[in-house]
Amino acid sequence: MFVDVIYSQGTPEQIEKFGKPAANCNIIGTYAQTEIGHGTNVRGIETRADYDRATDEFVLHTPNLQAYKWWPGGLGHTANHAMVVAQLYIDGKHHGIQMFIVQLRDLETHMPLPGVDIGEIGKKLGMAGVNQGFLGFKRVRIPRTNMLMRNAKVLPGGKFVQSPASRLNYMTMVFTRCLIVNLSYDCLLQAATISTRYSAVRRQSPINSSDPEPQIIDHVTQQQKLFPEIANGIAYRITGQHMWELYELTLKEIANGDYTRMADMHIVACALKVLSTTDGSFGVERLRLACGGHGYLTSTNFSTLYGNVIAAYTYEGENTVLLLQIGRYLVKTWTQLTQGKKMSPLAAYLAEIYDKPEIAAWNDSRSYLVKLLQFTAANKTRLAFENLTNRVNGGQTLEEASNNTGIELTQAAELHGRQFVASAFLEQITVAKKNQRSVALNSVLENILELYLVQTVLRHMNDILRFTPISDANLRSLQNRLELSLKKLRPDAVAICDGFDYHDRVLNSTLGCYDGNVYERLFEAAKKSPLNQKPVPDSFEKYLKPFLKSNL
Ligand SMILES: Cc1cc2nc3c(=O)[nH]c(=O)nc-3n(C[C@H](O)[C@H](O)[C@H](O)COP(=O)(O)OP(=O)(O)OC[C@H]3O[C@@H](n4cnc5c(N)ncnc54)[C@H](O)[C@@H]3O)c2cc1C
Repeated sequence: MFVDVIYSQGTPEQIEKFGKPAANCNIIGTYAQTEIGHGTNVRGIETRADYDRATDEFVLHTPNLQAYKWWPGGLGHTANHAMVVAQLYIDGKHHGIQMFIVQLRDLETHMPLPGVDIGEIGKKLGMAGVNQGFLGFKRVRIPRTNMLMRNAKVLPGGKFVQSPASRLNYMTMVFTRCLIVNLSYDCLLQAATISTRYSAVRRQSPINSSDPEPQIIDHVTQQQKLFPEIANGIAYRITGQHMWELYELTLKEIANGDYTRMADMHIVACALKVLSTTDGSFGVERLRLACGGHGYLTSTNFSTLYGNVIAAYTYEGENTVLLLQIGRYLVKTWTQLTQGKKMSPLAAYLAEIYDKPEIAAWNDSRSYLVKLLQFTAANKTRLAFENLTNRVNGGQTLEEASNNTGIELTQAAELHGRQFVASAFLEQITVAKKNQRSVALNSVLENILELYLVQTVLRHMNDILRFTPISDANLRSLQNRLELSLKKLRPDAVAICDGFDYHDRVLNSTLGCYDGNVYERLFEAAKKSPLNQKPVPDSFEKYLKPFLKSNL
């Protein structure tokens, strides 16, 4: 974030002075926006940057405890610079939120500079290696030229120049959210590799009582825990690649002065960030549970993976807050439909359903499953639009009505994301990149696509049933398709995970190594425990023996 923000919002001089040394790791920066008191509501942050005309400097100050920066990664011990987000004041007049490059530590001794109060925020659920920090300023002075000034500017003497195109700032956020999608599917696919490999090694409970114990991967319910997560991970990986292509296209168009795709790109990045981190988090947990008791050991590495992916649920836009943004975009889009306006490509399905509000009769194609999701997303959007409009007509402000319609807005938003992933995944597997792959690989991927679509539709069946005339026969056919796709995936499952090509060093898991020697590794890891280094632990003489003899 530190490097990206300088490159995207800094002047050429700032890129030279701070961006290049940061990219080269000669200085280490962190992005310090969140405070103890405010995260989502960035406008509420309280750190101040007051311009001092006499010295042509900004004075950074933390007015109270809740204005302390809290959470920036690497801030506790590692970073020597920060991109500090603060409220700008010139002559007591407020000029919104701006970003300031602040040196925090001496480059030789690493001591905090005068007026900089810095430390680490304490142990977290995961991300043990990232020293998240706190940061307070006591009237710390920085040159005026340390404010990022590609857009808004403060001139010598204190004249404030408004940003001509603040919407450009969006693209840094979009970029970071796209990166998070990569992180999420990576965690999910690593967990899937560990759990699938273990399930091929572990034997438990004969299926016919006279038979030997099968690999647990042969229990259908075990397949139902593993394979949908493999499918989810691959869906996010492939849809994520498509999202990056859209991102490159958007940047090219912006460079030519065309901003039309930017809003859509923003919504796609938000939706994929939310869905991939949500599914990633719950997927890693399901995969951990699929390893039974051994999955509870930290030596399996599930806790690290979970800690990494669940963190991204909250940072870079908390997921509910992002869903609400998408929901409001959908309602605005629906309003435009009622006014006969043209839709952007990513909202074209809403226009189709608005114009023709009946769904075609059931058929067994995969594209019909995508249509079911689109039809449900569109109708959820319609309901949110109607209820929000009724509330406004009943006298509520738009903001109150939005808050009161929040549940429906987030549900519509989630389904909008689901239909995007489903239709992009279908397109990428069956059309766009099909000729670049072997027939054998396409056949494996088509089965993964089938599993992904069937399970997504089944998981949203409660919503789908509300708007579509699905019969019991249709539901039975879906159940058959689910079971068939699991069965087809079974012989390929381990090879698919091997194909993700995670080195044993990366997986770092007693259960997930390529050689499958899980029991040996579990034992080896247990023997390394500090509690196993002496035959009689010190605690025996100190606590246990006195307790045993205490005659309570
Ligand atoms: C691991 C990790 C790393 C981080 N790294 C950084 C970093 O490097 N730099 C940095 O500046 N920050 C960082 N953060 C902070 C992160 O960006 C914030 O935690 C995040 O923006 C959420 O803000 P919050 O914690 O204040 O939660 P809050 O905003 O207080 O949210 C709490 C609850 O209130 C709800 N809520 C809040 N506002 C609304 C609303 N408008 N409508 C409906 N519901 C709402 C949320 O959905 C949530 O359920 C990090 C956080 C974590 C966990």
